[in-house]
Amino acid sequence: MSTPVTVSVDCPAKTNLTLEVGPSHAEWGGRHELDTIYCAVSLTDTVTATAKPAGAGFSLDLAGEHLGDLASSSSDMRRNHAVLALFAMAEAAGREPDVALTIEKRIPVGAGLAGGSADAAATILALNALWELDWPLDRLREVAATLGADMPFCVAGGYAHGTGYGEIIETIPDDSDAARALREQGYAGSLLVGAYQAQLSTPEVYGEFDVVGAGDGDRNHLQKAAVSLHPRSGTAIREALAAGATHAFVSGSGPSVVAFTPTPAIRRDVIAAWERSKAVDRIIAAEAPAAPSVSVTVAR
Ligand SMILES: C[C@](O)(CO)[C@H](O)COP(=O)(O)OP(=O)(O)OC[C@H]1O[C@@H](n2ccc(N)nc2=O)[C@H](O)[C@@H]1O
Ligand SMILES: Nc1ncnc2c1ncn2[C@@H]1O[C@H](COP(=O)(O)OP(=O)(O)OP(=O)(O)O)[C@@H](O)[C@H]1O
Repeated sequence: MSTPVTVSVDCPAKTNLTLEVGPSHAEWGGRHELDTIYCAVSLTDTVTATAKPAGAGFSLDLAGEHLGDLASSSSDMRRNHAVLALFAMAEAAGREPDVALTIEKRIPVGAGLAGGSADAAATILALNALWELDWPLDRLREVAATLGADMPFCVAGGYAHGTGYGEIIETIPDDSDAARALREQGYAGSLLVGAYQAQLSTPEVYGEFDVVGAGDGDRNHLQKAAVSLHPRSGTAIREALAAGATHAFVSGSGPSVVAFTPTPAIRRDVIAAWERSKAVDRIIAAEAPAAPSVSVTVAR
């Protein structure tokens, strides 16, 4: 058998098709109880992990046009979610973190699309292959859950039901009645992501939720808080719905907006409305649901 030398993983962003927020729990570090339907979106970051010689340590290279606060000189590489995932996997596997990581970032940063979690999940999947661990999904999710609420979902993508603080994942298989119902309700196929230069901090949005609560009829309980901190997201939602989107909502903790567009004509109308009003800074076309993909290069 040939040894893997480089593993590349394309890992999708996530959104929440429903996000019910309950009380916060001190034993979860102040995190809130959640009941959510996660959905992975085919807007991916690519994480590449390459074996380095023993004792060489780790390195991280970031590429992409929209790196948000990751581009600033004060951004600490050792706090990057991918690097935290490398250290967590090294500890769990009893290995040294002698790995070069590169991230090609396409998922907007601090956008409610779980870009950092996707990079961590991609790193976990890459190391599982690079180190030939062959651990099952549940074991990978256990490592992911030590790092963040969204990460266990991101390891497999698709649709899933999340409870606890978001880390308890029950997959919704493609051929299940629940997945069929989501597709019939229009939560599948083409969508547009309205993205912003501005970032929202997830703890700040939960803090605002604790003050303003959920909006009447909102399937995403964080939407009202996100829109109160970033009103342009509310404008983008109204415009997408007026242009015929089946659903339009703040993604997770925002500020990004996701609009499901059932036909090419509606997609064009939503794009035209957003371009005219400048309610969003950038428009990204994607599909849902999506899943990570792993590609392995072996030594010759
Ligand atoms: C908004 C969502 O993206 C929806 O899926 C997630 O709940 C956030 O997931 P995440 O960014 O992976 O969150 P973590 O990194 O675990 O936590 C960051 C911070 O968000 C808040 N947080 C997060 C998850 C949760 N269930 N309740 C919370 O109140 C807490 O202030 C926490 O300190
Ligand atoms: N690999 C990474 N990609 C993106 N952000 C990262 C990464 N590592 C650390 N971060 C930090 O995490 C913060 C949140 O970024 P991220 O893009 O994950 O936000 P988010 O999509 O709002 O998260 P979520 O939806 O999971 O709450 C940013 O301020 C960023 O500096």
